Amino acid sequence: MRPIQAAYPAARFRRIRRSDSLRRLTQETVLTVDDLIWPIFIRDGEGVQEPISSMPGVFRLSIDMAVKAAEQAAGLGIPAICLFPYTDPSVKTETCEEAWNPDNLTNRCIRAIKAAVPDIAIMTDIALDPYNANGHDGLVRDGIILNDETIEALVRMALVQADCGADILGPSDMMDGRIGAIRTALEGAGHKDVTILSYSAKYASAFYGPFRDAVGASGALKGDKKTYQMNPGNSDEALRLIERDLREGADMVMVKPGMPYLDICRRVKDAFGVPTYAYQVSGEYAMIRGAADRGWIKGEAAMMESLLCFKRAGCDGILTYFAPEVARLLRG
Ligand SMILES: NCc1[nH]cc(CCC(=O)O)c1CC(=O)O
Repeated sequence: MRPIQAAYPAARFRRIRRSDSLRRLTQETVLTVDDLIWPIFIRDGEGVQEPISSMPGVFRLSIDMAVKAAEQAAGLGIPAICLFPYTDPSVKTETCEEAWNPDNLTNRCIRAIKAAVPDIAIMTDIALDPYNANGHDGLVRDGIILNDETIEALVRMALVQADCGADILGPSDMMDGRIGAIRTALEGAGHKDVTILSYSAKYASAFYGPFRDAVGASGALKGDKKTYQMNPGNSDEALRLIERDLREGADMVMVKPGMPYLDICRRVKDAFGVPTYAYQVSGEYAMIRGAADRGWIKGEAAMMESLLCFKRAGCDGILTYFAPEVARLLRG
């Protein structure tokens, strides 16, 4: 597109900015409740709502409270909720078998939410880090994160989550070949309509810190995730990963983190035109919330602006811890 513009004074850009009505009329992108996926943290217990110190306003919820949260989200019109388990260190092993236990925390929570709130879509995370004594997303041998052995574990995890009623599977592990393996297994097991939202372009980022506190993985993690998560300096590689995952059967793709990677979102949307999501991750949430709580920025305005900008960058939706707050504001 090549915009045609008269010269000043025939053209005055300020004409369309002079009133709220004209600004609304000429706004190119909008944020709606339909764009939101709400990530929540779950834990064992009953009636528990445990604060997370590095994410003020975010809690670890026991399953009964997570069901209430899902009811609340559905009432606000939020289309999807995404579950992340805080697992007790005692269930973490090197072989990660808790990941495909049909009665693990996540799977019990999927069933409970499905029974009580059938209309909200449930997204899950597929990666071994919550169950891994090493804190990594994949199985580890002699300090090496194993690709192919991990895929077998991820497939088992995915099938059990699908059996429990998960609507959207989110492989966040960044192993090579996992989307194809999961898709083939789902088709084979009769789960033909289970959606895969692949964390296709997931960067090795410093912005995940508060999340790792929230799921109790900070202590366990040995080293970093740079042998499987992407180098923040790369952009062409993101397109190759997205193309690969689409060819393997991903229905939707994600860029993560969000705000420092809006250029990637735009390239992905322009190149493929597929349902494209960004994850406004825990560190981004903590920066906005932390600064707002100190009076350094206007929290509500910064939250809304940050999310609108994901839409402008080409995203169809955003995973954000702000989801219920945003939904309340948007609904007035
Ligand atoms: N598979 C782990 C996973 N899934 C989602 C996040 C991060 C989300 C956030 O920071 O909000 C991570 C962290 C990591 O890769 O270490």
